Amino acid sequence: MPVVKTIADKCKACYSCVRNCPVKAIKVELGQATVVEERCISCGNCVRVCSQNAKQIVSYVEDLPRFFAGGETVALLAPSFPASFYYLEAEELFADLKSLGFTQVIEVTHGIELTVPAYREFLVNNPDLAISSYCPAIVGMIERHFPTLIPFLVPVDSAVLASAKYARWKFPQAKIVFIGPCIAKKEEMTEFGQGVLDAVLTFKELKGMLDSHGFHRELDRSVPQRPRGESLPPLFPLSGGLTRNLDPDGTLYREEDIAIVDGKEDCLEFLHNLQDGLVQARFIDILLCRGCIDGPEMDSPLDLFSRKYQIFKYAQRKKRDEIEPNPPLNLHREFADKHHVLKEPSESEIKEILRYTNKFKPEDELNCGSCGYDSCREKAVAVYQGLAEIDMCLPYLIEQSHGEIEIYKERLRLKQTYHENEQFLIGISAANLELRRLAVKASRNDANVLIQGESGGGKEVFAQFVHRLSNRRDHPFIGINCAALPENLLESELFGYEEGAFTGAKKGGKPGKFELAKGGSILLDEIGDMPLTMQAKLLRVLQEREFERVGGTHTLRLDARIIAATNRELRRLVHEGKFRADLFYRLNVISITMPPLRDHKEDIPHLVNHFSQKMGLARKVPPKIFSEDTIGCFMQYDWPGNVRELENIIERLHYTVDENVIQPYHLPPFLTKLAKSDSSVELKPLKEAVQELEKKMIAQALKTSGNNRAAAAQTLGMPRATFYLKLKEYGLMESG
Ligand SMILES: Nc1ncnc2c1ncn2[C@@H]1O[C@H](COP(=O)(O)OP(=O)(O)OP(=O)(O)O)[C@@H](O)[C@H]1O
Repeated sequence: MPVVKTIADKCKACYSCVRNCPVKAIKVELGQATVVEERCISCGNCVRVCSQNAKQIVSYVEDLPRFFAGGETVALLAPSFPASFYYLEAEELFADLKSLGFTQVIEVTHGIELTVPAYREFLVNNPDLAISSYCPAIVGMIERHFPTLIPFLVPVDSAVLASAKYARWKFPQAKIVFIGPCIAKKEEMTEFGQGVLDAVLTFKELKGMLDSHGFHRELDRSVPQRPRGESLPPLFPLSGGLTRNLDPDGTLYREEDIAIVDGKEDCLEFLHNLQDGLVQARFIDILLCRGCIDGPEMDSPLDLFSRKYQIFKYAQRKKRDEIEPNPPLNLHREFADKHHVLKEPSESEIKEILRYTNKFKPEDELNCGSCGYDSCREKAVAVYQGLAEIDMCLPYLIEQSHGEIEIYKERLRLKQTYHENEQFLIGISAANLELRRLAVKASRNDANVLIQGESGGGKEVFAQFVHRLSNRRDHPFIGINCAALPENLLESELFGYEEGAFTGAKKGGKPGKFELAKGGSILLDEIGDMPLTMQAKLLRVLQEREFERVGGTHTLRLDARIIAATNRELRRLVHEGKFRADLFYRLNVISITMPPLRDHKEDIPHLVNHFSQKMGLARKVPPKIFSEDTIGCFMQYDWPGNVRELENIIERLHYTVDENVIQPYHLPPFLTKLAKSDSSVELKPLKEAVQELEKKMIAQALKTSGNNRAAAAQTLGMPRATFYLKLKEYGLMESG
């Protein structure tokens, strides 16, 4: 059973547990961070940092009334208790424990006295390297993450286990309960304490019990004034305390042979170095917290120094524990290799995962740590290993929602609400950013907009974007394709008609698009294909902002923003007499030119990701990942059908490819041909090929240097004299 559990739905995916877990034993799935038991060392850091209390530790509190009712119950009190119960005298705490129901209180200092001789004996016989094994989180860390160091762990029980064995020997029928600041002791109990320990309570849990019995509720727990000038004897629950107990006179080791290590970052770095043979020390006194007085469940408002002081103060007046001579205890223990190997991704797999969150170049890797991992690469590895979700990336999510943010900002300005299913301009190119800027500008007024650009380039997307940004957004956006309908039909579609207006006219008539778009926007698509007579009628409507239904006499007001779009060059059509100049000027108040995709290819990877995710959502399958080489093929192609063509390809690949990663060999030949033609070269005599290349490079150097021969020669790293000779040889004198 895991010591730490996640309470579903309390987790708000802030990733602070991921960030603070020293061994990356947190898995994020569907936005919930849970503990991975095989990797967890029960250090309790995730419990400590979770502001939502979504991490819960296993508790034995409910077992205690049963223990108390059943007979003898021994409390084993961790030596750090004076730093947590600083507001009580030790005897007061012991008395309260007895009032609660404990029949005996044994301090774990007993276990220290018991284990120190066994430790010393081991150290004398193993002088090369020994790692202290008192801290259960460190034992867990070495067993699970540094298995090569297992042979160096001192195979002697911890002070808690030793005192539990002692208590069991003295009170064979009793229930034995350890009380301390440590969560990992709960794990130690199940792994090493079977049969000797019955429960582990934390100081925090004990305080809860005491409070619920009304013992300490009224006590002042504010920080006490610290008296000064005491002499400070060494003690165990402090960092380095073990060493001072084991070797007070320096008879076992020289000072430089001992490494005292504490705190999760230092421990991790140290163990890595030790594993890599970079450390010279012979005895390692190591604790995952900064001393046990820093344990996750200390529940003490005192700073570390003040906690230390409380320990020293108690140590000065505490008498040595009276231990029965030679208790028959076996304090030996064995450690096991619990290393759970996770598969490592290859370099190209890491790159593919990075690309998914728009990290195409090293500069794109911000290493901001918002996902809980120190670097984007570490996070990519975690994604590969199933520990992290691919979109746990704040900069990526911000980028994704760029369009939405602009809308929100605009909405905030206009105090308007948000519409679902809005479509945005995807892309980060300068061209795309400019389009967004223009859309925001256009949305702030009602002027007519003319959007020109090649087919499939996003004219309608832009028109919708403007509409949704504008304060007409709560009214309809109506589009009509002016090229798709014959003239008379187009007229009745736009203006509507009255009953009996023409043969086949519907009973009761029909409203036209101008009416339907009331309060909203109307997109006149393919306006360049509108017949001239229809253009005249439209012009009247735009000028007078009024119209009548076909066959009607009643005048209606035009209350719609007009957006026109075309893939034809309207100015040329005006010259050719195919489009009315006056209508052109009426429409062309705000003029937008959508760039063809070949002119903003840097948006391709973003569009690919967007369409792949859109497809994944629509099909309820994971989105496909497009390999770097595949994106490379997309970048080489000129996309005559623009974004629509790209979207169609992505859609087709989603349906036709079973693999998760789309590779170039999945692509249709017209996309791979170009890539191939770049890498395969025409075979010809080498000398000739070299000369060709030389000539090309010289011509280019001249061009980029503005025909400055000296600069061009320098760029190519060629002596000037040789450069002149080459100019002559290749007939480039006149251009130089
Ligand atoms: N910047 C973009 N972001 C997201 N999707 C886009 C973008 N540009 C185009 N698309 C998508 O490409 C397809 C074609 O876009 P759209 O219909 O707006 O092009 P168009 O220029 O109006 O084409 P046509 O001239 O043929 O009417 C649509 O499916 C649209 O969703």
